[in-house]
Amino acid sequence: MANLSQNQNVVDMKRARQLPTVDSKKLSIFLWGETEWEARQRILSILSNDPIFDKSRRPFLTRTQLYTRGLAMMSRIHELTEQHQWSASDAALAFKVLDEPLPIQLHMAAFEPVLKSQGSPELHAKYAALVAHRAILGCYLQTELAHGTNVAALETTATYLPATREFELHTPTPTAAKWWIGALGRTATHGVVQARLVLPSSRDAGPHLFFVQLRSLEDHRTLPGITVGDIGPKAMGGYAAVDNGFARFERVRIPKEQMLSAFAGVTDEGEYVRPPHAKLSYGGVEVRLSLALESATIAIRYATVRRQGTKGEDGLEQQVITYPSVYHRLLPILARAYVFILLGRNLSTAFTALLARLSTGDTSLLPAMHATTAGLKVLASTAAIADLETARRSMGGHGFSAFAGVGRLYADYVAAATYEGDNFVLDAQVVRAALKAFARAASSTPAQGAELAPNEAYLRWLTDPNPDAGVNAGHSVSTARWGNPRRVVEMLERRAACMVRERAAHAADPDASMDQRVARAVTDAFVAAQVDEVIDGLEGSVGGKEAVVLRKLYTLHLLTAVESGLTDVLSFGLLGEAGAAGDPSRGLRVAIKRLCEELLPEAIGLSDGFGFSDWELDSALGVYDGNAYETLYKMAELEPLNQSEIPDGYERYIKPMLERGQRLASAKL
Ligand SMILES: Cc1cc2nc3c(=O)[nH]c(=O)nc-3n(C[C@H](O)[C@H](O)[C@H](O)COP(=O)(O)OP(=O)(O)OC[C@H]3O[C@@H](n4cnc5c(N)ncnc54)[C@H](O)[C@@H]3O)c2cc1C
Repeated sequence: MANLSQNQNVVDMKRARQLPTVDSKKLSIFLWGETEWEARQRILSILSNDPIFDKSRRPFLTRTQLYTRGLAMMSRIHELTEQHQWSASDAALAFKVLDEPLPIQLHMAAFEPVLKSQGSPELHAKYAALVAHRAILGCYLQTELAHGTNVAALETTATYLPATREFELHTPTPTAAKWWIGALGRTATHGVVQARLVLPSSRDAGPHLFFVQLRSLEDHRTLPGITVGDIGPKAMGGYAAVDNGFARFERVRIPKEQMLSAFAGVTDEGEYVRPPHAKLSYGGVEVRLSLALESATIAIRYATVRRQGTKGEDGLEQQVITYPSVYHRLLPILARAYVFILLGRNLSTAFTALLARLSTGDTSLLPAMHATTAGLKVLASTAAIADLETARRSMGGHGFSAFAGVGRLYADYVAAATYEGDNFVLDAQVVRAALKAFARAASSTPAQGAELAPNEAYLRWLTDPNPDAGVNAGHSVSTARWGNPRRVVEMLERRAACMVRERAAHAADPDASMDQRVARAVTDAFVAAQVDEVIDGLEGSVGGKEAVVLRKLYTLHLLTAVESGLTDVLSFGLLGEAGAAGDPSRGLRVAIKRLCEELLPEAIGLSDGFGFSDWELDSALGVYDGNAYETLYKMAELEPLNQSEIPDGYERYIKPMLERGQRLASAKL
């Protein structure tokens, strides 16, 4: 193969690295924080130099091989944790840096947090250390064959037997089989099972959580009365290394202590003990939070993976990044990725504050956290899924190669729209919370002002005593507003306020897509307010040229958020009417175009700011030095079909077909 190291790709990339005014290292520290950034580098160098984490053979492995490779990696990270005395957050960071769906993630993201937040002190005392050290491996068994979203309709039962102080877990019908459970198929030794609590009085107290051993710790065989299996391959080959499984229980007895009873329980005699706050039984906050962080990480990867070229005016082929139709697609993705990282960090801080309050019995922050995380999960996963596919298509044909690295990310990530709450179902929860806040805001006088949580702050536009600043005052503002992020944030907040008011007015008969649009508007407004704060703080947080460029990048995010909500912005007259001046939204689109033009020379610096190594990206097209074609050749050489010149099927299929054809054509070459 010709030496391509001095090819135009490499030259272009070197040149592109001279254009940005931003210092990518400074951006990395701004995005991740100095402590996490340094920990990332330390862990990255260990993982990327360990053959267990080699990625070169990954595209050619069967599902079973991918599963076994996944087990090897999770076991190795556990060994490394002990060897390097990693903290729990270092170990979690190692899995984040590795960024492959693995069975252990269900232990970390679902099993462990649910046990921690809902297990009794006695259960903790017995199992916390075993769980923390992975002496037992867990999964979370909620979904059944016939029910996922409608948890209240789950069929698995846990009947309390006072005589022996036990629960009897049972799968009463074929459709009650647990299904989709990550790590259940072949890995987990234990699980937390959602089952209907049936009391001796025959009262059905609805779904509750129970801690159950599934497999022997001696030989890993399934325990008596339990039938377990893997549910098979997933769409597009995604999640291959995770053994999503099914399970049936045939009158399996567990001790009374294994009910997760921090907030609900039964007395020895079988009386139900009520939770002090129904929402405390909700165990999904932490799971959903990690998902928002994951979405941000994914969004970053595809934004970084894009290099191609065709002919331009200078005699050389034009770099496709210079086509407006390409950078108008990619720069907003870059902006969203920057926003999602900061949102993830803000959410972590808010979640820590929530846990501190919960530990004192104060549940006041819980409803706002629930609504916020639901909205952000929908926004981040919907945007990331769409952006992954946009990034893949922007790379043309090579984007369809597995070696581009984006198809695999898409296949693994697309299910995020469904798990941890189907996005459409979560939309309805966001709307419900918004309507409650609206009712409170509407019933307070302007003088009193309603007490609004940060995620409801947009509703202040409904009661603003200044009529020029009311919800419908948008048209009085000139199009110069698009250069001022604060005015754009106001626009997004007004849109949310108008839409919630409209939704309340049609409470009994909302239109076809209203809940999706309202939920999006509400979450956009919440995100916009956070972005506004970040922009305000840029001088202090990063300063210099980086602050100037990031202000533009975050403003681009705000403008594209308005653009994607234009139907409603225009419907509510927030941009005024179309008149002699023509399309009232033209100013917005021109502003997006100008910002993209200004940001284009910074694109490589901004994507370098994510700080991903070639090992992490594992993309022929996204290599740091731009040497895409040579890397693509090298990866193609590993293809198993290329290992023998004559394919296995030649004698049996190709040769007879050619000979038959020659006979029929009465000709021989
Ligand atoms: C990769 C993956 C991993 C998973 N891991 C686990 C796991 O470890 N443990 C576990 O317990 N489960 C797991 N699940 C299951 C997952 O939680 C459910 O698939 C999810 O909750 C959606 O439920 P469902 O599949 O029953 O969809 P359904 O509820 O049947 O949804 C079907 C359609 O109906 C719509 N719909 C349903 N109800 C409503 C409603 N009330 N309002 C409006 N629209 C509605 C939905 O929007 C969707 O379009 C996993 C799923 C996947 C894909």
